[in-house]
Amino acid sequence: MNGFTTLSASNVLGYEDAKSTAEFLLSRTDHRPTIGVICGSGLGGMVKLLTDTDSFEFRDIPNFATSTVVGHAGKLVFGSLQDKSVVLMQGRVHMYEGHSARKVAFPVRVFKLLGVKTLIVTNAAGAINRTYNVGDLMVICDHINLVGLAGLNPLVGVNDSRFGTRFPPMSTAYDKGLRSLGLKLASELGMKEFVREGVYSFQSGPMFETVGECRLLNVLGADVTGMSTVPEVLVARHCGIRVFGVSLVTNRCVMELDSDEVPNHEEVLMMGEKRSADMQRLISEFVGKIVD
Ligand SMILES: O=P(O)(O)O[C@H]1O[C@H](CO)[C@@H](O)[C@H]1O
Ligand SMILES: Nc1nc2[nH]cnc2c(=O)[nH]1
Repeated sequence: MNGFTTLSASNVLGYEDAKSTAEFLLSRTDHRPTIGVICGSGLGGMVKLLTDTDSFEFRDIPNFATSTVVGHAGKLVFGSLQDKSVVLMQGRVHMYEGHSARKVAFPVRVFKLLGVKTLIVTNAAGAINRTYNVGDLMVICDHINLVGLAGLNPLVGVNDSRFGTRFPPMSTAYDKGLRSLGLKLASELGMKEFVREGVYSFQSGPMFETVGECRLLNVLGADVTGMSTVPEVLVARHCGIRVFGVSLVTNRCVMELDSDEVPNHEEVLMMGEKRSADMQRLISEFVGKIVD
């Protein structure tokens, strides 16, 4: 099944599949995580924060897709962080790799059945907002789901009420309390100058945007743009998991024709490396302060 499967064929990877994957994992680790973390491009170094780890390759986990993108190790790691039990995806899969939205977001349904109550999503993104700088971190307060508005989203298909309601609201997708906590911590950690709050726009990729597309996203109110995160957030909210999201601005989107700036994945990974220490500090402190 690819990312552009028709609506009628999209009922695979349901509750029973998520349950059997969760049982597979729970029988192989003693961790019982209440916090899930998904690491974006170049941000998988966060795994170093965990102690007492149990690690699984995506390819060895039933029903998981394998990551094919450089900068996404493709490992699911259970461990302890700030005395809390955490499950972390070191890398993710994307729709542009040929997967349905449902397949991309499937790990979040597994998280739910593992007992996860809070999901932290991170990503690398390009800046649409002209006041943003490369290296900024952006706490996500909202998203624009260009892919999903047209019907390509993981909630399409028969609704399973064991996960959630048929018509979940998304106006509160990014938890207000968690956003406040993240911004407060950023201030306390001396990161105020480069931490923003803004809107993430999602399109399928794998192309970086044209000049016209970037201008359009600007008019629509997007602050940054990327090719991930939103399918995972939709599934998390549908099944009642709270979400905190952070984008790392790895490049400025090109808004002038014939500009010399050309976005590329190498630059994205390099910036991930450069800001990894700050991202790790913020997420680590954040995990320490989460109350279930
Ligand atoms: O969103 P993450 O996985 O962080 O990765 C972002 O970086 C890649 C492009 O360089 C794309 O996959 C885009 O979505
Ligand atoms: N779509 C998109 N994804 C990104 N990921 C990192 N940078 C970018 C970007 O400029 N555009």
